[in-house]
Amino acid sequence: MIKAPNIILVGPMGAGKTTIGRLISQSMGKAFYDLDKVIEDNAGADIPWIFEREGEDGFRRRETQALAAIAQSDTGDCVLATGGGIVMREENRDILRDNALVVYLYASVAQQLYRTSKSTHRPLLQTGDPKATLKKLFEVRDPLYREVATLIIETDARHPRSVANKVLDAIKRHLKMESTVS
Ligand SMILES: Nc1ncnc2c1ncn2[C@@H]1O[C@H](COP(=O)(O)OP(=O)(O)OP(=O)(O)O)[C@@H](O)[C@H]1O
Ligand SMILES: O=C(O)C1=C[C@@H](O)[C@@H](O)[C@H](O)C1
Ligand SMILES: [Mg+2]
Repeated sequence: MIKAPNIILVGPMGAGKTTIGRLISQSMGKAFYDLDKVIEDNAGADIPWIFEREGEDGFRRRETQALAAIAQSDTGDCVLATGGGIVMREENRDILRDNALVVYLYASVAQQLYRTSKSTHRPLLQTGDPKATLKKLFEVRDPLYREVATLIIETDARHPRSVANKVLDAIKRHLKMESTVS
């Protein structure tokens, strides 16, 4: 097993945070959490229901609570996949930077659109023009993902297993480099 701090995956909808997070948690022998799922379990309701009843603000409050509870209480033995909007609050960006090795899974807008097209579980994409929405979100969020990221991994045109291996290699290299400078 690789020794490492908590690994937190960030990136846009469809980048593969849930898919890749699960794969790397298995390889690292760490527990896996999906923040969207944790929020749903805590609320006893799904994300579309939370957006409908409490608005995006209500969802964001729940998201910050869930992030803080996991990132600040867990002792380096989990992989956490976040939702695409986790970087919108400054408070969240501080928690991410201070408590984890953060991996930004990069995907182009075209890939985001393709990978999210089969699901209706993302309320922000239930619009007439999901491509324009993804583009607008990406313009705002890409610099914020970069701001919190320890590592940036490109996911376009790569099979999930190959992305997971790339993430694992990058984490190993990073931790090795850190141990030689400290
Ligand atoms: N590298 C990849 N190549 C091809 N398909 C992928 C890849 N990564 C993920 N997928 C597929 O894309 C879809 C979305 O992936 P996933 O749910 O893991 O994204 P996410 O980043 O967790 O999105 P969200 O922010 O909405 O939770 C899934 O159907 C998944 O199988
Ligand atoms: O990009 C976003 O803002 C979101 C992404 C999803 O993972 C969910 O967290 C929710 O649908 C909001
Ligand atoms: Mg996800």
